[in-house]
Amino acid sequence: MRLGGRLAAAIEILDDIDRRHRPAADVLKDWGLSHRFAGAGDRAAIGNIVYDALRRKRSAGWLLDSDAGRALAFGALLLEWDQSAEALNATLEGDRFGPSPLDAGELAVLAQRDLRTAPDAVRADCPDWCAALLERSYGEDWVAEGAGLATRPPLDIRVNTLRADRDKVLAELAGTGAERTRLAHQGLRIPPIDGSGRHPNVQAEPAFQKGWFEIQDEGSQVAAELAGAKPGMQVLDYCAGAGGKTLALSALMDNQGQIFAHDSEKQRLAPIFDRLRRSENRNVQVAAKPSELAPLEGRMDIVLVDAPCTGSGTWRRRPDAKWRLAQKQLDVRKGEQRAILDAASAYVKPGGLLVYVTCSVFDEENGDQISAFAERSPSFKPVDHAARWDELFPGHADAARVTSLGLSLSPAKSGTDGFFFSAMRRAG
Ligand SMILES: C[S@@+](CC[C@H](N)C(=O)[O-])C[C@H]1O[C@@H](n2cnc3c(N)ncnc32)[C@H](O)[C@@H]1O
Repeated sequence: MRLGGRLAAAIEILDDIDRRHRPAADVLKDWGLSHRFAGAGDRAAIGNIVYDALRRKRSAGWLLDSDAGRALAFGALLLEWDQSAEALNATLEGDRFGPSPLDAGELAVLAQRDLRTAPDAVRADCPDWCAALLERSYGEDWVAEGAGLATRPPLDIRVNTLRADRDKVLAELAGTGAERTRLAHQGLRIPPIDGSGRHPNVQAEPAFQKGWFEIQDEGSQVAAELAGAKPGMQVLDYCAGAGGKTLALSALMDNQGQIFAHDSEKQRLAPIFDRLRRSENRNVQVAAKPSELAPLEGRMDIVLVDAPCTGSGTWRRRPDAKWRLAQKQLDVRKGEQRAILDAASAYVKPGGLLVYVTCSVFDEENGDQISAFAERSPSFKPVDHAARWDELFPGHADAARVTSLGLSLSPAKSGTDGFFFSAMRRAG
């Protein structure tokens, strides 16, 4: 397929996502199944146009003064693919599989628009109702932070130190562009790919099958490191899900001590068994049932709450979620976070740590939850987060926002997904 055909497909897919409110990944998959002639390269390029358009939806729409799939897809190419309107029109001229070139009306609107003069929420590429939330979290930096959440993400890897080391995995991934991460001590990063390219399928590598590494955003790796799990400790991962952080904690503990992996939804835990086998994590016990948690009350050195949240910190990777998010969902998550903090705190031993993590960038899910919890439970006091950051990541004071309640990471500030981390010590 040439660019015209790929662009036409992206427009069709964007219109379908909008009309039926379906997740982008599902619509792309269905499109691939019903267009078998499209090769892997075509599907990757179409996916890139669709995801770029969803990340930059406000900017792309504003440039052409329309929310239609056509405007978003053309806008994506203009903003993210280094294309000019003239070059695009020349490419589309006479391509019967492509959309019609930009017409005189569209070209006139485009000629008048300069993104630097666009409204703030457009430049931040966020829904209007989220602008106030971002502004509360980031103050005068909120537009730049919103824009950071609308960029293409890298592919991050965590080396499993139980089976390999960074040099060994780097050698194995030679040719992929992988390099050491700036912050995470066992991380590797394959930078974002330009234009129609795509990241290599690293999960097909024998090294992945041998458990040498996992795919995990650097921010998630940093959060796991900050939790401070050490060999011999007793740790409860209260919202373990598929086990991303469980595996990281287990490696940090060098398989010594015990991690209990719990989640209220049994099916969410299902992938953890395979992952544990592949990675040779031997100090993890899956505790799916609430009754299995009872004996742990007041006995854990660390209880990690990787809380359910809006996921606003991961908008780079799931930009369609940005447009589906509604106030109601945020309110539900806040209620869950509050209840989980209260329930999970019971398992922390005197002198132990309650660690709260989200992949949200909204204060309402982060610092607000911590200050409200500390008020409800005065025996828990936030640790010195500045000292904790400096001890683990010396020389990187500029890579996190630190307050007395916790610290946060973001694409613009840290080069990672958006994460919030807070640790509270229970009085001894
Ligand atoms: C952010 S995800 C966890 C991701 C996981 N820790 C990782 O690193 O891959 C949040 C998890 O919290 C779980 N959850 C939601 N409500 C819960 C509750 N009341 N108790 C325990 N887990 C809960 C969800 O099922 C979901 O798997």
